[in-house]
Amino acid sequence: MAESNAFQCDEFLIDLENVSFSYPGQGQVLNGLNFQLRKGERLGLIGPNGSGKSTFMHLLMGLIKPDSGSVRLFGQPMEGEKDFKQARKRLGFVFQNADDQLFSPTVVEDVAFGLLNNGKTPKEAVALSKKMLQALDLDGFEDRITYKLSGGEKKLVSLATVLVMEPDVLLLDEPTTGLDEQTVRRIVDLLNDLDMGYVVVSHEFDFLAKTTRDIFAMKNGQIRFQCTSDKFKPAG
Ligand SMILES: Nc1ncnc2c1ncn2[C@@H]1O[C@H](COP(=O)(O)OP(=O)(O)OP(=O)(O)O)[C@@H](O)[C@H]1O
Repeated sequence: MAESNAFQCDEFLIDLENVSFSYPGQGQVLNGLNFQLRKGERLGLIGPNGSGKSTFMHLLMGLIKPDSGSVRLFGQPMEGEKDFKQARKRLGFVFQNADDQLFSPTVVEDVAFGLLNNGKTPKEAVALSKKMLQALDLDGFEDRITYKLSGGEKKLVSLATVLVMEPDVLLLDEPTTGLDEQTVRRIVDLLNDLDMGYVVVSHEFDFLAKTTRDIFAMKNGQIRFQCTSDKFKPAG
């Protein structure tokens, strides 16, 4: 991430300048926030409950709009829903709560949904979905009823629905909440093996240290550099 600059740089996949946001009737959550992500960068974001981390993620996805400041994604200014619609095709967002992500009756239908929407044939979509589930050690989960999965299983299926789309940038909001140690290790390995950039929000400093190079903190509505990890060892 670079310091806020006076000119636009196409090298940034994400570029937020002086962004402020408040929910109706509430105090300011984001207050002159600056944030940049370059191609391939892996950044972590930590901060107290209620400090605005999810709000920041929702703003990147265009689910809420800033009161002031600018959002540029993949070099394009986000001026309305039309712009975000295009940008969302390149962003893979894993919600904090898996129930916000999953909506199909079975696991394979959930994972294949985006692929089918993007024009893959049912045969291709199912084959790619099965491959992705295998990569997450979820072989045999294809026909499981999504809403009956455990919290951790739902988290992994959420990740599968996003990764299968091969986004340019991943946005992960608390990906390890409710997961056991073994599953967290699996996610650490998986993220380190990916060749895409990402932003991970987490309360687990050790998880961020293992999956991201630089860690930032959300404080007083702004994102500030905290430290560079010495545990981060991506496979690539
Ligand atoms: N839809 C909403 N309407 C009104 N206020 C909201 C809404 N969503 C979040 N807030 C408030 O905005 C503030 C920031 O919330 P946010 O969820 O972004 O924090 P967070 O850093 O992600 O917290 P946590 O670590 O607990 O997940 C909190 O005070 C929260 O109560």
